[in-house]
Amino acid sequence: MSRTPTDAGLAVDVPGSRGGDPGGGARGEAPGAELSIVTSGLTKRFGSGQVAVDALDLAVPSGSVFGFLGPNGSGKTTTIRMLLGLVAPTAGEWRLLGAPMPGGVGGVLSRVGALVEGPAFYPYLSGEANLRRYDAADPSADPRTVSARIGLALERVGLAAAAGKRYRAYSLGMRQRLAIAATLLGPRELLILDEPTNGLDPQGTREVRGLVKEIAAEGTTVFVSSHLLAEVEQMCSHVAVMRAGRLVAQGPIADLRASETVRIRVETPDVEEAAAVLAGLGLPEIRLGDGDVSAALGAGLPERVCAALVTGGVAVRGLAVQRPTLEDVFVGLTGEGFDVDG
Ligand SMILES: Nc1ncnc2c1ncn2[C@@H]1O[C@H](COP(=O)(O)OP(=O)(O)OP(=O)(O)O)[C@@H](O)[C@H]1O
Repeated sequence: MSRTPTDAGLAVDVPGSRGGDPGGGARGEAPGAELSIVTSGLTKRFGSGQVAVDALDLAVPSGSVFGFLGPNGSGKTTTIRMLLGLVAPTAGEWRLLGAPMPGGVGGVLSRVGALVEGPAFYPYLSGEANLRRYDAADPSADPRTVSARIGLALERVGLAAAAGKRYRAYSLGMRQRLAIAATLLGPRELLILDEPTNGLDPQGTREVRGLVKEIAAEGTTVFVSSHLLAEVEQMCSHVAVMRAGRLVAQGPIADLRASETVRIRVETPDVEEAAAVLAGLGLPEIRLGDGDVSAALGAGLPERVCAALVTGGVAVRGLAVQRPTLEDVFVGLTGEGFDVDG
């Protein structure tokens, strides 16, 4: 991990991705780890003068489920469109699957599945018939293998049994799974999904989340954008956070979490006494609340704290170890909350 200054002058952990060796391993990853996506100084300034993406250095390790997180308007879609060659960057370089882009696009795009704007499906056709039409529109697809490829894609997204059902009878989750199946009509090493759970109900969201995990478990690197912190936390191994076009932090979620302190919280009517016991154990950052006390646990053992409280005659109504959430990490990094609605 390298320390990179942010807008606010804070130093945050960013795995190495600056210039130099865009095809090589990222600092903070296992030595020799490959990068499926790497960008260096990627920038997009629109004609209006708006800088949608500002000098972005991304490093997406192969095999990761990489959450690209940021509020609405923070530059996620513009980044994805640049990665796929749908919009030209104003500055910067990038590689997909090791190939420098946009020159290498021809050799690489067949190994990359992407869901940016959802494909328009015909409501009166079945899921399978829709995929057939979709595949026919792809000049690189082999029509001789179409049935097998569609069968495999439908199976992968769990729609094999509903293949003959009309699209209009699909639930929201099934529709999104079909859109993902359309990205899986060939073997993909990298899947890029722009807000795949947008507009889905909780059931559909769960379905897509489960599907992303399954696809990743089969060895495909998944780069998925989202404006929902909790969703990224549940689905991803790595995360990059965008705010107003700039990268705020990136790295393995576990490493980001480890940068925040685990705390222990005691619910008790004996607040002062409990605080004294925690201080006696050498726990720092003691905070007294109304009916509770908390402290940084560090490497301390919760069972020791519990025993000391009881021995000290403190009436313990509840004891909880508070592990930092991703949100805690971002509050710690940026000094502000993450507004999920942008
Ligand atoms: N074609 C365009 N012309 C001018 N400005 C644009 C254009 N496309 C995007 N923008 C602006 O660039 C910024 C980033 O937009 P972008 O769509 O990349 O963000 P996002 O993080 O994907 O947001 P959302 O979650 O809402 O899709 C926004 O301020 C947006 O208004």
